Amino acid sequence: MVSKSEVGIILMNLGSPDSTAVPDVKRYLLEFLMDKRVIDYPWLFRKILIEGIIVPRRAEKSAEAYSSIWWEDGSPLIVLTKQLQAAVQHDMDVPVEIAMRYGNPHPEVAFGNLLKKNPQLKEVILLPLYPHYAMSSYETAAEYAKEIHKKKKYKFKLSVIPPFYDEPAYIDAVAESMRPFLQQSHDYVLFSYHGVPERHIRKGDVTGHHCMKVTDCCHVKSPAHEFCYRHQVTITAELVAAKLGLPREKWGISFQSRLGREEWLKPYTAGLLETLPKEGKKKLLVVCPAFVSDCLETLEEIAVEGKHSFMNNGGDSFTMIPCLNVHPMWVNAIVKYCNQIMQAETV
Ligand SMILES: C=CC1=C(C)c2cc3[nH]c(cc4nc(cc5[nH]c(cc1n2)c(C)c5CCC(=O)O)C(CCC(=O)O)=C4C)c(C)c3C=C
Ligand SMILES: [Fe+2]
Ligand SMILES: [Fe+2]
Repeated sequence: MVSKSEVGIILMNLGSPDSTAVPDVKRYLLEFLMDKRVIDYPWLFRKILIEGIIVPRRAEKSAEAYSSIWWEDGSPLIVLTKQLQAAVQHDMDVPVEIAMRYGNPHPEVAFGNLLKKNPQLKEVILLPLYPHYAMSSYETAAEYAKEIHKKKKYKFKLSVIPPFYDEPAYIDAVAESMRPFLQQSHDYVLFSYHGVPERHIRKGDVTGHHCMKVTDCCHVKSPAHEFCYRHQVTITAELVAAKLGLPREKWGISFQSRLGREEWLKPYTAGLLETLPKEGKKKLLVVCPAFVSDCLETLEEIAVEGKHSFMNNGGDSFTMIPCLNVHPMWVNAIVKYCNQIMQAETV
């Protein structure tokens, strides 16, 4: 048993480049895409592909995109994660730090900061800021933190909060963050999730015979669902839509940010933004519940590029609903999840 005074919390997000300068973006992309859980090809092939082709081709364009959304005090994802840290810290009497899977601050710095604040630290609660399990998001963040914890031989225990895609406090926060936007005239609500290769879904299927093999697999009960991104994002959208009373024909799911030539989860957001206006869905609301903080993929890919494409294809209005960021119900949800772990384990 540990006492509350011996606990610390780390909120772990994906990370951003240190600046919009091409060398910084290059360094970030290399770290990100050389992660074996993101590009899961054999090491030598991955190295040749990433260092020789993808990063040299992508870095400049990516740096430009980052420049277009960068804030005075840095990357939106980092700034918003810091704001979240401050809001959670305001409501909790245990120290709260942030860490990034790629770039800065590194998890070792976060662990070190908690130890500086409390050398008697007995337990760190890690919250990967991903509602859904994907090898390339939640899993890599959790496993990286565990690796560092093991390598540094820290004496404190590390407890990782599981994905919270169906937790009522998260669902309520997403629904309430959307509610004010539903007041405006709209034809359709699109839940646009970050995509992953379909192959990753099959690879992560612990049964070996369920995901994308069984008809309507996401709705057929299976132990595979604990690790299935496709199932989990489907459930989030269904629960949020039910909470908001959205009729089934008024909303849909799509997947964005595809990279490379493989088949990714479908339908692709980019394609839908071209076809929806032609189907009479001309006034669109887009929400991105896989991202808890606004970032390049929401502020640029959806709010700028996506809007441009939708309007050019006959759309009348396009609104991107902001991510949860520092929404009070989201802050409460985090406090609740951390307290649940502490109550289970502390005196
Ligand atoms: C929501 C969870 C995420 C999953 C799952 C995910 C998978 C995934 N991503 C890439 C490649 C890139 N993603 C990039 C940006 C990016 N991705 C996420 C989240 C998930 N990615 C976020 C929050 C961000 C934004 C970061 C920011 O600084 O704002 C990028 C970098 C930007 C760019 O050049 O487009 C790449 C590259 C792959 C290949 C993948 C699954 C295999
Ligand atoms: Fe990504
Ligand atoms: Fe599945």
